[in-house]
Amino acid sequence: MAATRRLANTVAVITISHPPVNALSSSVRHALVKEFGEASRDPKVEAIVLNGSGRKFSAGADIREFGTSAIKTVSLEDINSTIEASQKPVVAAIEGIALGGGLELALACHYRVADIQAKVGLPEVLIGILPAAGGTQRLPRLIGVPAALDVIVRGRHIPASEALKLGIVDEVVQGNALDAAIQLARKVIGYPLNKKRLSTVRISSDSNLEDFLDTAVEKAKKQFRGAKAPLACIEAVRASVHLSYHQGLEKERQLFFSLWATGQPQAQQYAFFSEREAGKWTHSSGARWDTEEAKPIRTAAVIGLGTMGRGIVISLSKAKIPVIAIEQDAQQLEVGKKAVNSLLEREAEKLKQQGSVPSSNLGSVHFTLDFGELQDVDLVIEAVYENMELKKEIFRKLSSVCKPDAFLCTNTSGLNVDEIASVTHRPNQVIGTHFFSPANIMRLLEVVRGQQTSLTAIATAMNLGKKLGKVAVLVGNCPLFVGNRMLGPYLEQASYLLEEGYYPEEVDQAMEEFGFAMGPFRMMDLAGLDVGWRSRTEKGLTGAKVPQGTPARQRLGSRYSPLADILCESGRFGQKTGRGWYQYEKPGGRTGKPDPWVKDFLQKYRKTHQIKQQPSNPEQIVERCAFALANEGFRILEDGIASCPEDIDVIYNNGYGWPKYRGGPMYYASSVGLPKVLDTLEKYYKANPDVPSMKPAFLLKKLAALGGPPIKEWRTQVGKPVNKL
Ligand SMILES: CCCCCCCCCCCCCC(=O)CC(=O)SCCNC(=O)CCNC(=O)[C@H](O)C(C)(C)COP(=O)(O)OP(=O)(O)OC[C@H]1O[C@@H](n2cnc3c(N)ncnc32)[C@H](O)[C@@H]1OP(=O)(O)O
Ligand SMILES: NC(=O)C1=CN([C@@H]2O[C@H](COP(=O)(O)OP(=O)(O)OC[C@H]3O[C@@H](n4cnc5c(N)ncnc54)[C@H](O)[C@@H]3O)[C@@H](O)[C@H]2O)C=CC1
Repeated sequence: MAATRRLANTVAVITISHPPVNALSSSVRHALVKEFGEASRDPKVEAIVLNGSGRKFSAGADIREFGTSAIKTVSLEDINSTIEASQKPVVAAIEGIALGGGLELALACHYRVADIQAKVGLPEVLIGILPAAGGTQRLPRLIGVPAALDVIVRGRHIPASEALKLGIVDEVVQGNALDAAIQLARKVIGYPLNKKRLSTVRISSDSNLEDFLDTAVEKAKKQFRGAKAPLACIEAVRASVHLSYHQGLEKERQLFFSLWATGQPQAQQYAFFSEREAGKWTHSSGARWDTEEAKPIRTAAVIGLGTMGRGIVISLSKAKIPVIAIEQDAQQLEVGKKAVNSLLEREAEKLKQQGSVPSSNLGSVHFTLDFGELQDVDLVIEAVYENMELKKEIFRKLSSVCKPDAFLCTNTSGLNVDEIASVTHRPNQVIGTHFFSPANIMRLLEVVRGQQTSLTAIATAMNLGKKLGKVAVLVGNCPLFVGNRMLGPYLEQASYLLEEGYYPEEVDQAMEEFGFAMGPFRMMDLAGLDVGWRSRTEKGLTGAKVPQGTPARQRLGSRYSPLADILCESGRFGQKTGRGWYQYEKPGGRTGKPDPWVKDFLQKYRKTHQIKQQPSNPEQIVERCAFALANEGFRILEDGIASCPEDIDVIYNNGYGWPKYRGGPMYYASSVGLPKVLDTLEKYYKANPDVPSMKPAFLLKKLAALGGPPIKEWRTQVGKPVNKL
């Protein structure tokens, strides 16, 4: 049954029942029409309460129905109009969530009661669409245009206490929202309903409101770089100011269809479901997320309180896990402690503003230099410098001091997890947990399975990721894992583009217009150029270990760009030194300007090496960089390092600033068409046989030969995730 009805004296309670989130599928909508119609006609019923089963009101439209004929049967807005027009008062009892179409349904009711834990919102923008069941017309009529615009354009989930302040709900209760809604329904029987019908409210417009909307458009263009849904949301809200409710609805509908035609909703909805799929990991042994049990993590420790360790401590503390934080000496401990405490104060302040008590919502943090204190922790995350010998020293110590069943995790960004595990007495308990910077903010967690990592360790790390509010993706162990490995060919192309005549700001602009949060050169400046330089020096690609007579632009027979090395040799490490690919206002400055030094340096370099210049063409920049990423993605699939293309896309969407409205690099390749990607790479590689990273991957060729099947069918060609390296 998609909806049920019972009678509580003279109040009919209609309950949406479609687990797990009460999505408003076609069958739910049909059932709502039936139950609501019967309740309206029943003379014993004087008021109606609408709620959801399983203590969840509704997560909105059934996203899986978009693009199918099911969405066209019984429109949600028709149901909303019928509810609003009811002569009997209708009260929404909101428990858990009322999101998207769920909130739109609640807005059509005459009253809304929420429990204190509930969250409401119109998150459609996050899946590439706009609230299209009257939400963009009713919400501004209820809470005003500025507040409604913020809710709709940001798509955030609003806690009940804030929803009450905004006026989205009429009442928030500590206890049972359904009982409170039934009580309210009884109380308001016979009250006039006209003012409660939001579609009848008029919004008065003035020039300030117009300016406000114009400014919102400009801001959204900058903030959401190329995403169409936020702009459509603003246009729909603008319609609520100028048009009648019914004309506004029509505008909302038109905007929905024009968004659909851009392809962005499909990409964002793919990204939404891919994130959910990532949690459903599988192992080559046949074990899966639902066959293996995770161990509970009651206490944890973090070793190293630098950039990453600090954020990891905060993440654990926010998940209410008590943490022991360790540093190498008293001075570093003091610096780390100060940084952690200041971040914790910020978190406590946020919690206070939401009406929560910080001490019961944040795990305690204990700072120490003594590894001996780790004997009882359930899990340790190491975040010391990226140095194999140091990491081995730490893991030897951990192996001897921690209890035998404690999990030992490394936050290495690309070192061999098996080598680290090899120095312990429990390689099965060792696993990579690769957080992204800043670790308390970034949603991505790469969980790296070593050869000997146990299934329990995998289940536990994946579960911990979820508990920390991250999207955890299980990957195999290879140099740099998935995300960073793909960066190699991408940054290589970016560098070659500079050699061939472009400037950092031109490459960055092209990639940012494509939708990246940050172009490659801005990203390198932010991360620090010295990190890659140190690694290239260790590998003998630059510095004293390079054999005499090696051509400047060649290593091991392949093309090599020494540009970044030369910058580092000049002390240009990026933001931290105030100079890198850009110049900054001061060391540590954030605002980069094109640097005449870089321009001059590049011109001299091109002349010295007599490099043929390319005609300017931003499309070529995007193609070369994006296809280089995707090609490496195909290799990663071939190697069994990622289980499926969706996982790679989740990594890029959540860790590397890839525009979600393009789905991810693999989805992008699929939407461009694999034959075209293959053709472009083939031409490039033929002209540049000294750039092996652009040699088309075998899997790409295989899929292109099949005509480029839809991405969900690639898995059958990829096979089991067995690490073949
Ligand atoms: C050609 C075009 C068609 C023509 C159309 C004609 C006219 C257009 C009219 C359109 C009317 C549109 C009405 C509307 O306003 C649109 C919407 O309401 S869109 C939906 C908005 N809602 C959301 O975006 C919420 C998305 N969900 C979430 O944020 C989270 O899932 C949630 C907070 C609800 C729960 O989180 P959590 O507890 O962490 O669980 P999971 O995320 O793992 O989810 C559990 C399970 O549920 C699935 N699911 C969640 N939400 C939906 C949903 N809205 N529809 C379908 N399925 C949903 C999720 O995928 C998980 O299932 P798996 O099987 O594990 O994937
Ligand atoms: N910075 C970044 O963006 C990312 C870094 N990583 C990885 O995370 C790890 C840490 O990197 P960062 O935090 O950037 O380094 P960092 O240099 O900022 O911090 C490292 C910390 O480890 C401490 N430390 C060193 N030896 C120690 C010891 N014996 N005992 C206890 N503490 C010790 C140092 O005092 C320092 O505070 C590295 O493996 C790095 O590759 C992973 C993802 C992103």
